[in-house]
Amino acid sequence: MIRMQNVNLVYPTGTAALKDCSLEIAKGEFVFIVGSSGSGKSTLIKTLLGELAISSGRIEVAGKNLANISRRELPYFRRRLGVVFQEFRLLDEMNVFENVALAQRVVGVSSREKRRKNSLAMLEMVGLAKKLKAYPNELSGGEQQRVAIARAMVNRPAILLADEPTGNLDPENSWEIMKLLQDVHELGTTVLVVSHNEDIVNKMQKRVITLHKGQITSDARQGGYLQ
Ligand SMILES: Nc1ncnc2c1ncn2[C@@H]1O[C@H](COP(=O)(O)OP(=O)(O)OP(=O)(O)O)[C@@H](O)[C@H]1O
Repeated sequence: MIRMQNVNLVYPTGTAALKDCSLEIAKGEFVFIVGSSGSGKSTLIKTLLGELAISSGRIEVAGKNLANISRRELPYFRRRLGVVFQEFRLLDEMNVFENVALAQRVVGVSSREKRRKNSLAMLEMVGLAKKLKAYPNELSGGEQQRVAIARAMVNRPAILLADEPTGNLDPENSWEIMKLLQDVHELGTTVLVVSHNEDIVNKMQKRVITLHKGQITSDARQGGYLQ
């Protein structure tokens, strides 16, 4: 589902953020990416999204060699990926339902009824069916992140990428979000989670890939938080 081969990425400033990174993630895996600040985790996620061009090497995501994707193709490719960020990134002027339904409009689901049905199903899955009309500023951080997950999943992407999804949440809400990501995984989605949360990474006992100064220094089947 995801294959990186000898990937290097050097920013225009000269910073080498990814150094000879190779990894393979199979369909349906759940993987944590860990590493200290500046180790290249966000850069790695951005390269998988096709947001950053790599300097050398090869990346394949969902059967596509990213080097061969044109600007015009990029939005179609992105439909296969859901993304969740630390800071939620909801649209403040839209309510919960509208935030999720918009993601369907953007990819061209033309039937209003279909958009409504899919959005409601996702909001039910994340436990927010009762807050459809609330605006983001009326929700707790945990609730906002749940909306963001519903939005990321409403188009049923093959892969969900989550960059520090619990970074702004207290331990209780963090665990709620991890449970949800587990549910998403159980639907058959390949899930990649960047996390700084040692407790969560250690307790989940999933595959853990560690980055250190742009290099993959460990890849453990059922790992813990190594530094
Ligand atoms: N746009 C950019 N231009 C130049 N250098 C960058 C840019 N973005 C990141 N870097 C540098 O690349 C390296 C990797 O950064 P990255 O943000 O990928 O790390 P990270 O592991 O996600 O860190 P954090 O946990 O703090 O978010 C760092 O040295 C950073 O300073």
